[in-house]
Amino acid sequence: MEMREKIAKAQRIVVKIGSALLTNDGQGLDVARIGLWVAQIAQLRTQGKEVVLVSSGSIAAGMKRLGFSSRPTQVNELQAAAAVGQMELVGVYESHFEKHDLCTAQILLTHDDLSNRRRYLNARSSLRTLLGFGVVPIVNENDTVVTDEIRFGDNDTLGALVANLIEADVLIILTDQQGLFDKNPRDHQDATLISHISASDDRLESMASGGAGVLGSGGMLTKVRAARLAARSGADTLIASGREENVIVRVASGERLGTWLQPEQGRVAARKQWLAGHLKSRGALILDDGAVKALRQGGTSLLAVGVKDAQGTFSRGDMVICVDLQGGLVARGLVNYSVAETLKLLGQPSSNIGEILGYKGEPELIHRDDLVII
Ligand SMILES: Nc1ncnc2c1ncn2[C@@H]1O[C@H](COP(=O)(O)OP(=O)(O)O)[C@@H](O)[C@H]1O
Ligand SMILES: N[C@@H](CCC(=O)OP(=O)(O)O)C(=O)O
Repeated sequence: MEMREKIAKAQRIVVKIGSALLTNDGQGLDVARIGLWVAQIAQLRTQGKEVVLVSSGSIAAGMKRLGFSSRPTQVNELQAAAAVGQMELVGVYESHFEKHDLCTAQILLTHDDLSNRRRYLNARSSLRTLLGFGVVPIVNENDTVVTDEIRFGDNDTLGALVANLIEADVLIILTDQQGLFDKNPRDHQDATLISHISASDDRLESMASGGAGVLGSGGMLTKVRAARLAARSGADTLIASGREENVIVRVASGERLGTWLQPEQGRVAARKQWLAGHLKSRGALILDDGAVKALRQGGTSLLAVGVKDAQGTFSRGDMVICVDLQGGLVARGLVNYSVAETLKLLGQPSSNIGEILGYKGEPELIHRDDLVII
């Protein structure tokens, strides 16, 4: 059997479970099945892998509680259903995870949270901290505060953005089909499963354009687009059937199940391209020789203790350049503190940050994940 070595090595995994799977044909949440996925995620945790779960299902669960026989169309009713259903959804997860001695956390995100740089960094910092504590974060869209214009709408996109946010190795999208077929298997009996394809393959859109199921909102189109988005931070995407026995563990162990959508480039190259192409530099940090050496030798974050001066008008989350004492370019990165804060921190050890600023933020000025050495 062909194994997918790269997938088997993944340490950080985002698992997205869609509405079509989570419900018993629209009749509330499939609690027993959720228990099976939770047991599989618990197994991944025992293998030392970090898992973030992106789960839909709040609207479907709330619909049942509020007595809707079909999905409401009015935004306020959808929001009410989501608010009611989200309680039940996280309750079901919490009680299942508890049986495996695992702690969960609820994270509700909106578009704004991920497009505003400051909030993006805050969301990322929270998720990283939770993962560090061994918690399984459960993410959904904050449906009660979003309107149509600013909705992700489908959780495939949200899953991909979360994969970007935490720099996951793999995004596993579970759905009600075996994977991506060359055409919609609901309408075409001769549709064939695609086992492996590049996430940037031009044929993906036309293969996936067959629409969604009754409960789902995105269909395959949002899944292949999500794979493309995930590929921007170098993550591999797998689309597989949530009804397949032990699917999460098997897919994560590299077994050839479902569809594997592979990024063109690895994580470091993807991050470099993203930092190089998409952001304008807002300022500069002038590093002492020790800091330059530490960065060049690789693997370290930039600490304030090695920074001599800061110039420009940058805020938290902005891109800055790092230069040596002669003005030579050393690195680019996303800075954790504003220019005013950075100026107060120059030459200081990280342990003094709390006292100087009045709050304890990140210990580094630029985290190594946000740094590209030139
Ligand atoms: N090429 C394709 N391969 C597989 N499924 C497809 C394809 N094109 C459209 N679909 C449809 O996408 C549906 C899954 O998407 P969706 O209903 O949004 O589920 P989810 O809630 O899991 O996101 C499938 O049930 C299938 O009908
Ligand atoms: N946030 C919504 C999920 C939206 C949705 O159905 O997404 P998807 O499962 O990708 O089709 C909910 O919890 O009901």
